[in-house]
Amino acid sequence: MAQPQVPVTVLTGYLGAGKTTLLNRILSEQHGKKYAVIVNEFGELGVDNDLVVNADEEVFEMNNGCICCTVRGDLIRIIEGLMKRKDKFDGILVETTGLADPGPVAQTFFTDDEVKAKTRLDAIVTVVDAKHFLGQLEQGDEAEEQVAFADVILLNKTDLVSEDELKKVEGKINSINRYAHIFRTQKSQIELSAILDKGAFDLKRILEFEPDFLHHGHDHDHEEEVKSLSLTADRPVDPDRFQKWMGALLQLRGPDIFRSKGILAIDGAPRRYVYQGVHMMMDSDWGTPWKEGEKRFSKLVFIGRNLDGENLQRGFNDCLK
Ligand SMILES: Nc1nc2c(ncn2[C@@H]2O[C@H](COP(=O)(O)OP(=O)(O)OP(=O)(O)O)[C@@H](O)[C@H]2O)c(=O)[nH]1
Repeated sequence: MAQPQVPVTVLTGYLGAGKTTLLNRILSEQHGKKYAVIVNEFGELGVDNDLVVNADEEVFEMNNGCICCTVRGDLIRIIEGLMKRKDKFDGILVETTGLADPGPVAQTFFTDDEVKAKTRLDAIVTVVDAKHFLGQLEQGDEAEEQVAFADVILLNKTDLVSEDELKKVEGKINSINRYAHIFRTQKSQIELSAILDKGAFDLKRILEFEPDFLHHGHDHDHEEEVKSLSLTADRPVDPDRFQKWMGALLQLRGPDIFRSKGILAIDGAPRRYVYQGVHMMMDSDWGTPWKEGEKRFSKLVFIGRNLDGENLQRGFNDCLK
């Protein structure tokens, strides 16, 4: 008897929109299902892996590059590996980087024979940052592609904008994709039945706006100037100095620093300190505890334009004890 195909949900959305928040919500819910999670980050140093909740799920990390280019082979390899295992999964969740075009990711599920036989693309779920979306459309093609490919859209961060602004963003989304179901959300809060096991991915619709979907190679452009920069430190971070430095930095450079995030080791603190920034907005919280005897170190990642590595390194060093 043929094995049923495992449903794959692709979570996409621009940098900082709320994808990891959504992923953690899915993994924390008592659904009794077993998911394999594949995350992919832009930049050489992964932080998301540490931010995904400590669930039973295994997290496979694909780093170093954009999911739609260099690591597509990785995606195929991981999925094929998963399918060979004895323990079976109820579903696979793929969280793409905020700078990925979901097209080539979706393509993988139709063009690779083994992947095609064992899995089915269930839905592309796109998280939209209500506050930053209109600006993101100016920054490159990615935000628009992510909405164009969506089967379900979470219009997230509704707490940060007015009703009028929300309507404007919804209007823009509708003009890009009039088929996707839009849910307004805060902190990516949504009924899981609205996004999982939907059977929503519609190849016919995709072929309407991208007739070459099943054939074309890699023909999209990336914003050349957008780079990622990672800093690490062995010495503990002084949280007050860090907040002050980052606050001032983002005030000044926020338009160019699309995303900043870090896992920091604070002197004497039993838990990781998780720092998150999206343009000028900052947030921080305590994360998972350090293990007994674990080497504590901090990592900080910036994604944006015109990043001045030396200056950022100097600023970060000044925050160390
Ligand atoms: N105010 C507000 N903040 C939110 C909301 N949803 C998520 N955030 C915050 O936005 C920041 C980014 O959220 P993530 O879930 O890490 O975003 P992401 O899309 O995974 O980011 P990348 O992996 O960098 O692309 C975090 O500080 C979240 O707490 C929301 O509805 N309202």
